[in-house]
Amino acid sequence: MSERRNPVDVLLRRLDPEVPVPSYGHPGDAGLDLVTTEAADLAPGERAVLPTGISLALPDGYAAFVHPRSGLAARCGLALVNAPGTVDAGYRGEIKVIVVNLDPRESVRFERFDRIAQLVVQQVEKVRFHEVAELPGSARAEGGFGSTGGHAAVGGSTGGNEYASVGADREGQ
Ligand SMILES: O=c1ccn([C@H]2C[C@H](O)[C@@H](COP(=O)(O)OP(=O)(O)OP(=O)(O)O)O2)c(=O)[nH]1
Ligand SMILES: [Mg+2]
Repeated sequence: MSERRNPVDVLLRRLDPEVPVPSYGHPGDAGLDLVTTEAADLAPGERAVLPTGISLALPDGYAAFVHPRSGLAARCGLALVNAPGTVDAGYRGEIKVIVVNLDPRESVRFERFDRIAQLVVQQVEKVRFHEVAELPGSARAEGGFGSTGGHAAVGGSTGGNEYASVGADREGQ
């Protein structure tokens, strides 16, 4: 069994005196639930920047990422426009969540203190670039953007086929 690491200490400021301190739903969860401090009603296709009532001072070498909640995505079609949102260690402003209602028909209503997203705190590396004329070879080389097959069906013209479908990938199985 791997050793359990101690939690990272993070300074938190409540900008709304009543907002709950974000917490993990279960031991072992990666995300801390974030709430909105403002009620909101999003029509189909509408987006909003919702306040969470908290600001942080993350230690240098860390960042926090604002991730969607799968329940809201599955039930309401709620997405984050910039998922995952990046909260820099030096950011001291209010953490905000940029939501969009992707449901084509139904509105999404949030009440004050509804949980709208989750925050994942992670260590992040800093890089130093070394510019070269040629990069070392690799198995993938420049293949990408679907080079291994397995694409979901999408509408539109794909060079004579009406749909590009996952079937193309199944043929090889
Ligand atoms: O979902 C998000 C994304 C960002 N932020 C805050 C924290 C982050 O440190 C800051 C800047 O975010 P980002 O770098 O993604 O935005 P930008 O458009 O590049 O703005 P800037 O020029 O301020 O970096 O905004 C949030 O509160 N929520
Ligand atoms: Mg930026």
